[in-house]
Amino acid sequence: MVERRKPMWVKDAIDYVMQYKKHGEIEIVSLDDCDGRFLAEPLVADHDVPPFNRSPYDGFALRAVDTKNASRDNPLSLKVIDEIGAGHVSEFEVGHMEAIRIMTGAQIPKGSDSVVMLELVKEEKRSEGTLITIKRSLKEGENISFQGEDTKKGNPLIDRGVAINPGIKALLATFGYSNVKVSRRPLIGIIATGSELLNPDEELVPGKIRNSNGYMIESQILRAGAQYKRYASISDNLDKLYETIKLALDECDILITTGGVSVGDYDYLPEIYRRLGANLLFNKIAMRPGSVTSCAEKDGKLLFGLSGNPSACYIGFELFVRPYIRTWLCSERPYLRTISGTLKNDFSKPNPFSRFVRGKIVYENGNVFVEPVGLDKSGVVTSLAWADCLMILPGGTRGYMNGDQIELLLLEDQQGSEKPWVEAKFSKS
Ligand SMILES: Nc1nc2c(c(=O)[nH]1)N[C@H]1C(S)=C(S)[C@@H](COP(=O)(O)OP(=O)(O)OC[C@H]3O[C@@H](n4cnc5c(N)ncnc54)[C@H](O)[C@@H]3O)O[C@H]1N2
Ligand code: MOO
Repeated sequence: MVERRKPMWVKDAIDYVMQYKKHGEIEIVSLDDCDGRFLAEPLVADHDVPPFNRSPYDGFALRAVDTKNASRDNPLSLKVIDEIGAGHVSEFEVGHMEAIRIMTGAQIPKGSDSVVMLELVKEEKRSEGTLITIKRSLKEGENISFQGEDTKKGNPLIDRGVAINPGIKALLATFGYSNVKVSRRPLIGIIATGSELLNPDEELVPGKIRNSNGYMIESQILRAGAQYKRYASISDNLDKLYETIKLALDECDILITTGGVSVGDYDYLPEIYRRLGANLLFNKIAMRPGSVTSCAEKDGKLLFGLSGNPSACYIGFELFVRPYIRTWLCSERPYLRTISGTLKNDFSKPNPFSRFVRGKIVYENGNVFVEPVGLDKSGVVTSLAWADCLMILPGGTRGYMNGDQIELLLLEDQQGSEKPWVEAKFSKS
């Protein structure tokens, strides 16, 4: 008699996983290698930006007070006493009726308090020196980028646990980080199981398919911010699988298997959890696809048993493994973010369990719509390539119609959410 498993709510399963959450150690990487890594400490401005008053234009630095009466009818002439480009500082102080030719980015010279743009003055080179003529007055502070106007020394800028994007990399460079403290990425072992699996470079033969899950999970791991170690796929052989899992558990921080978690004759994962003496957290979840997603804990390390069915495997990773990884990386927003969208087609299947349907977001006149992509079966692989969200159809509902508002989990969003999606909230009344 095959065991009957009691399904657990998605949110409860996430909580079980998160009981074992930990933060990774800190490691130091060079600025060159920090893209996509997660900051291990907050980024605080250690000096004002810009660090000095500077000119935002090519022009002339002068004293606003001297231009008080300048107008079209009363042009004013100033003597140019120096010229400076960005990176240079003038030794001169701008005095009464004087100006310094200044290029964008150069430090505002002493004595001056405003800048007039090159295009607005007439320049005349004479034997006694260069003169400029201005036909308008300037205000004190006009056309100056002030020290600290971007940010002041001591301002907190980025929290710990945020992924380094191009803007953050610019800040790291601004504040002189040639090395950056980041969270060590967890090493995740991947074992694909099943006697039907071929490598991508092998010819198809009857009864066999190529292992797509292994590669898909690797890509999901990288997108989540972790690193992986690939173990050879294992045919349905209990002893060999057990030995490989034991080895991978020694070598890695987290382990993911795909396939062999259901109740079939060759589904060995339940037996392996028993042999390992692992603590089973769950082996059935009230969701589709991915109801067979399992998780066990051994000596503080988590073993995620994802389904062999590609869509179920993919969704199991995004809902349970991703937040665990992101928390390891100290993210305060480890969960997939949701937005609301309007369903574009009828989806008439009843949902005894919460259903996560692969969807594509479409924007029309500034509104968010979503359409299901591909076949809604857990064994399909093609829809995963087209999906950019998972439409959440909460359990206990009778199907959804074109025009219904639903919640969407964003798959490609880097920002994330502090809290997981909560099932009860979205039950359709
Ligand atoms: N009697 C029952 N049968 C099944 C149940 C059940 O409750 N009672 N659950 C079904 C559900 S739901 C799912 S999901 C699958 C899960 O099965 P497993 O996770 O044990 O996976 P396998 O049986 O090994 O494989 C399922 C399917 O996926 C293909 N596969 C496996 N690995 C890969 C891979 N690396 N790349 C691509 N495709 C892969 C495999 O060939 C099978 O077609 O069980 C149902 N059965
Ligand atoms: O775990 Mo199965 O994919 O729910 O369909």
